Amino acid sequence: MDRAHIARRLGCPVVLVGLMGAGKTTIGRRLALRLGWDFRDSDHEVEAAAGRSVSDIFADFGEASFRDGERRVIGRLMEESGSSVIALGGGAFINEETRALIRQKALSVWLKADIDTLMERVSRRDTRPLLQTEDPRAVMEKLLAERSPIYAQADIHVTSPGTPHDAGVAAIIEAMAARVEAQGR
Ligand SMILES: Nc1ncnc2c1ncn2[C@@H]1O[C@H](COP(=O)(O)OP(=O)(O)OP(=O)(O)O)[C@@H](O)[C@H]1O
Ligand SMILES: O=C(O)C1=C[C@@H](O)[C@@H](O)[C@H](O)C1
Ligand SMILES: [Mg+2]
Repeated sequence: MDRAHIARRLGCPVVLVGLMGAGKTTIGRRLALRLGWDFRDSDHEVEAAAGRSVSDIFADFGEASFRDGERRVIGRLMEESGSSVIALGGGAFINEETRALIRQKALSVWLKADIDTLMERVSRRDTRPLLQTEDPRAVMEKLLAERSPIYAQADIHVTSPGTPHDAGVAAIIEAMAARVEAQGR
């Protein structure tokens, strides 16, 4: 089945979930390019709406305010988005209301990676407020343990490989094709 066929037949947005550093933004952008679809990122949408960075929203208004903005932005994206790839912030799928909406309106993909890979990737930037602590690895281990059973509710699970990025994109397209075939479309 070719990409154009899969893209036409799926008929709903693809939403990427998973921990910080899983590659949702990076892989999501490339996946959208390959499918010829729009790309949206919930972190970027919240930043645009607030006129400040995720770090500044946490610092100025607190995490609860960020979570509220995130929930509202995703509600809007789910209304607007036809054929699009949407990368979520790492904590967005944990919200029950958001999760129910995504499960109803989109194909969700859990991008998985092991703790060493995640740590290596997130250590390159200091833009993630939850990791600005003495022991970011302990925070990530805790989040991985707490959140994995929830991310596991996503429709498709894809291990986000080391390199190249395109292997991650190909794995998602393959999983999308399997889903389209299973739907008999
Ligand atoms: N194979 C790969 N797949 C995905 N990302 C990779 C890969 N190799 C390296 N990276 C790098 O990992 C970093 C983190 O990726 P990215 O920002 O896409 O994660 P994220 O899941 O969107 O995280 P967050 O939840 O914080 O938004 C980026 O710098 C990206 O280039
Ligand atoms: O995993 C999380 O809770 C977060 C992930 C990032 O994408 C941002 O949404 C923010 O830094 C919080
Ligand atoms: Mg991201």
